[in-house]
Amino acid sequence: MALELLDHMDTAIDLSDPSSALDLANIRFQLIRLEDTITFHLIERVQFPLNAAIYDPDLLPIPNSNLALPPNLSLADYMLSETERLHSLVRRYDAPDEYPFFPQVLQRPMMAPLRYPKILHENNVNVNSIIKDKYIKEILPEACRDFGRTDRGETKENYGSAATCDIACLQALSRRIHFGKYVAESKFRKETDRFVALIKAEDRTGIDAAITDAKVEQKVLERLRLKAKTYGTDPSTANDGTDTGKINIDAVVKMYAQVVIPLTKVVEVEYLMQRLKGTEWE
Ligand SMILES: O=C(O)C(=O)C[C@]1(C(=O)O)C=C[C@@H](O)C=C1
Repeated sequence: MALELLDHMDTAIDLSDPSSALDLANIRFQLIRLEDTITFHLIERVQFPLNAAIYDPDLLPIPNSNLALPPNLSLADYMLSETERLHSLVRRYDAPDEYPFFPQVLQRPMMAPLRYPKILHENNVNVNSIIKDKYIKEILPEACRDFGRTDRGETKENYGSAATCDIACLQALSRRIHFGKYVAESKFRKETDRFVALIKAEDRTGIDAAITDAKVEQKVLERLRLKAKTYGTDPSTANDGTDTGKINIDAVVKMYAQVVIPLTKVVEVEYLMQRLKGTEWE
């Protein structure tokens, strides 16, 4: 099991077992399960206003004493980096499916290391800075828009509560998107000759086409719409016409169509670009 202390004990995929971790059906099951996690976390986040100040150290500077980071941090970055520092102590970032947003603050775990078998090829793909940027600039404004959740100059800001929800959203998005590495490894093993030729030719467009399955993507988006509608509706008022929903359904679908799926594909392509290093095919 990838991470004992946190919340994904119910996953079907076993990252310590190569045949489970590289079975595309298992990987897709995991991706589907993460849709629930991401949708629920975003529902929690949009209870609060956008609170743009928590992402801007000029508007709300947080004094920071960690020398690995700039002296003034946004509240969101401060909380995320401190959370990662704490979680690193209990081995979160030893797990092969966990990627930090602030690798420079990680500490040596205080527990003995767990031995994960090496399933993925050596690589340094980490798109968390892009995920965070798109989350703040695209996903959140869209999810909070038209939802009575834009900033209203209230005194009751809920800055800390909103930033706590952001951490949960960002970590789930990161985990989902970096699962692309397992998808890519699985596809590489299935069609090795085809991928070796594309990688050698540095044909990123060709690799992107080879890993794309338009029908699966369509299904993902349809399922997301259904989940956002279902999870965002209070079952006790679902049929009396008063329920306005807890989340902007289009924003959830758009998040997947414009950010989650495209970035998963970037991870797949960039992972494959490094796949031949140190192998017989290099
Ligand atoms: O399921 C796959 O085969 C994936 O590569 C994952 C994914 C996705 O992000 O959902 C990405 C690319 C494919 O076109 C289909 C779906």
